[in-house]
Amino acid sequence: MARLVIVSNRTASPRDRGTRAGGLAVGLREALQKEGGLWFGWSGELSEAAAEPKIHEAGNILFATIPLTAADHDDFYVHYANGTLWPLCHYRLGLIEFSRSAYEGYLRVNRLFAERLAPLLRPDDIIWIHDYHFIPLASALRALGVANRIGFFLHIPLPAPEVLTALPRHRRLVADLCAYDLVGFQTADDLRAFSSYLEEERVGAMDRDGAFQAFGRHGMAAAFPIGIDTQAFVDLAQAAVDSPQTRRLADSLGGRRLVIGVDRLDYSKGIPQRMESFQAALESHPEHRGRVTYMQIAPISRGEVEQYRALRRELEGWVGRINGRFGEFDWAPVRYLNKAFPRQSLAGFYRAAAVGLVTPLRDGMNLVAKEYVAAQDPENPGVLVLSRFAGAARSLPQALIVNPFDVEEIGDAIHLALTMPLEERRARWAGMMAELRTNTIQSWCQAFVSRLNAIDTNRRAA
Ligand SMILES: O=P(O)(O)OC[C@H]1O[C@H](O[C@H]2O[C@H](CO)[C@@H](O)[C@H](O)[C@H]2O)[C@H](O)[C@@H](O)[C@@H]1O
Ligand SMILES: O=c1ccn([C@@H]2O[C@H](COP(=O)(O)OP(=O)(O)O)[C@@H](O)[C@H]2O)c(=O)[nH]1
Repeated sequence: MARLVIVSNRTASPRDRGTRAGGLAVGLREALQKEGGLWFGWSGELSEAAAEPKIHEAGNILFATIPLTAADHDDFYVHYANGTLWPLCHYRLGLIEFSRSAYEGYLRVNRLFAERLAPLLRPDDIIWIHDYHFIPLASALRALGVANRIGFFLHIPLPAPEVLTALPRHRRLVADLCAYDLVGFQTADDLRAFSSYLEEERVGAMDRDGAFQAFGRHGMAAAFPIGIDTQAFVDLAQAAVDSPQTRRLADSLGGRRLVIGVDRLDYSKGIPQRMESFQAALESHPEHRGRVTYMQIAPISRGEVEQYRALRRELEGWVGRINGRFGEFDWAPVRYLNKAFPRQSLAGFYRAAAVGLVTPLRDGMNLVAKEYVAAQDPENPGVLVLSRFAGAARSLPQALIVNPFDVEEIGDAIHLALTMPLEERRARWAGMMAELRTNTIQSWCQAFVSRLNAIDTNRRAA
């Protein structure tokens, strides 16, 4: 069987000092663990000069990681990937920065990755590249003569053409996307945005089966919504029921009900709006005062980017205001934690929570939503409040779906969730759980790889 080679900026190598909370690394580790293969990425380290890959094995995964120089990391990761592409793809045009030097750094790091990866490749390897950091990587590999099948998966949304075309040099970026044999998106909305771009910009077309021809190339595109290792998460949550940490949490709540949010500290996640909506719930439903605690876990993310630092300051203000206004000597309405927890701990926390609040302003998928559902007690499940703008909302319509910009609506949804009858909670949960059992991380990986395998590579040129 052909070897699977995965490329992503963030890896989940046990030696990756940069490993942090994030759905991509979590998902890929779970996908690769079973089949094995090579995982190529950034080591999480900064070095004086470019270096050869460091190779080590963990389980049946062979990790090859390279460091980046401070200048490359700055241009590629801080400025272009996270200062330009991230806000663009999350519909935040006002936050976009664009500089030619950052863009050139982005292309330079993609060429560096291609040069370091190419010597490790075997002719029959299947290469699967992940996320917005590496859109130009297939073009860079092809320029070095790599003829393998190459697929790409975008973990974040692809915005509608009106937004995408605001990016300077958007055509070059989309042309690079079209250099892949297979392009995967999280949802049908993202796929539609891709097809609309090709048509509206008159650079190509996609048919109903996802076959596209554009920029002189043929390829395939499809939606592959990412899932979780559902059974593993169910087991984790069951094991956590009686863990000392879960018991400590329960004791600390003193019989109060728990509302939980778990997100990287990112402006796409809608955390300030969520804080405001919790305040709205306490304002309009005074019966919850003193009886409900909202715990927001928000590990620091991308602290090098100014917008993220500004968000941190904003949230500290929200927590202070709500606790100052509604707190009692024996109750703080909001618990706010800027640290990452291992998933064993999260599983127990989710299960202890009557409400899971997942209200991003935009999100490719959002695995936390799926983990919250998988962690619930089937006899007495909690309620998921979910943003309509998370990719997860497409597959979990039984959640309480909200507009994340409407703080009153979220406040009412929190109240509804806290007062929902058991029968309704069970019915909604069962519907979501059936979906999570059908579409898992394993089926996602298998669906993408088998689709990539089935592509006729003789038809690449249009
Ligand atoms: O690597 P970081 O800069 O620390 O950021 C963490 C990851 O965030 C993003 O995750 C996305 O992938 C998830 C899994 O498909 C998806 O559920 C979520 O909606 C996305 O935001 C980012 O896309 C990854 O590249 C980062 O590693
Ligand atoms: O303290 C934390 C916070 C988050 N996560 C994990 O990070 C992932 C977040 O993925 P999601 O798709 O929700 O969002 P992303 O951060 O990738 O945008 C989930 O698997 C969480 O369990 C974690 O392990 N510890």
